[in-house]
Amino acid sequence: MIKVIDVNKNFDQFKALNDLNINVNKGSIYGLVGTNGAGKTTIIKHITGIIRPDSGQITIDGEDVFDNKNIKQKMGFIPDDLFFFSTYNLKEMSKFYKSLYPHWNEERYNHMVTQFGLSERNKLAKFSKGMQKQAAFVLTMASMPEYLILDEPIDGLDPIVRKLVWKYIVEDVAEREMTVLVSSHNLKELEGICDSIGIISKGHMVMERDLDELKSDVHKIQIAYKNKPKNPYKHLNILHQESRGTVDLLIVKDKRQLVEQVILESNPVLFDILPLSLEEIFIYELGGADNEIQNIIF
Ligand SMILES: Nc1ncnc2c1ncn2[C@@H]1O[C@H](COP(=O)(O)OP(=O)(O)OP(=O)(O)O)[C@@H](O)[C@H]1O
Repeated sequence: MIKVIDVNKNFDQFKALNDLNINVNKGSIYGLVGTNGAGKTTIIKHITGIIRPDSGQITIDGEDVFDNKNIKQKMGFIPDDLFFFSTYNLKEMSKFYKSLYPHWNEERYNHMVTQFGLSERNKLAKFSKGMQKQAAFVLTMASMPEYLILDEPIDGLDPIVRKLVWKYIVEDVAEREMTVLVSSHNLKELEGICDSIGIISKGHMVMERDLDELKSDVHKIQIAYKNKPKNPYKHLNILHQESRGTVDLLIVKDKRQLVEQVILESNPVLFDILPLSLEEIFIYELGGADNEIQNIIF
């Protein structure tokens, strides 16, 4: 489990992280979402043990992460700005990774190099940005990390490669309980992949949620009556309500069973539960969210 507890970080007078808390469960995929400058890279550099917080604590499996060799051996990290030795090709880089990671899997490495169609002979510095990302992914996944930390991993990757990358990640989470933290500007990109989402703004956690729980608790419904009763929705927790002609559209935060029971008892002539996107859930849950949050979500 990754735990970030009340972490603060200042760069001179600028507060980059502000009492930040993050909880990533073992064997889960956690999406960290925020606009440019929200603090995603800064907290990732803390979690990967590269920088030390001014105050607060960051632990993985209960151990403090800063400069911790034991944790580094269990961790795969793909930063936004990749680094390879300038004269190395993929083969030489793989030997370097092999020397660092005790669970290096040569068979997987060879399979992935072929599958991604990467040259082992050309210098990595001459690869395109997307190919460098692919190379970093192959090297990281062949290291068989217990913890995988990805900073904007799919920027610059084409849709087919993206799909392949997510497939490897999801399989490793299911098969060997790998734990993943992935940052992105784009909530949509993470929908359908993450188990939990944390939204950060100005270095602070605005909202951290388990997605299954969130999706089972928030519903979009449309209702119409022939004779509308007085206050038919008074027993529901309504996040948003609007009327389109005679049809009421509601966003309700309650268990589905309760919603169905309350609405059916009021004898509507129309009652539908509609699909709700992750963006809609977040925006309605956040209620009076400011512009920065709206930018993250839409
Ligand atoms: N070493 C540094 N010195 C001074 N300021 C820094 C440093 N590192 C980060 N910052 C500032 O901290 C804030 C958070 O930066 P960070 O890179 O963590 O944001 P981010 O959420 O990753 O943004 P992006 O999505 O654009 O990559 C920014 O205002 C940035 O300018």
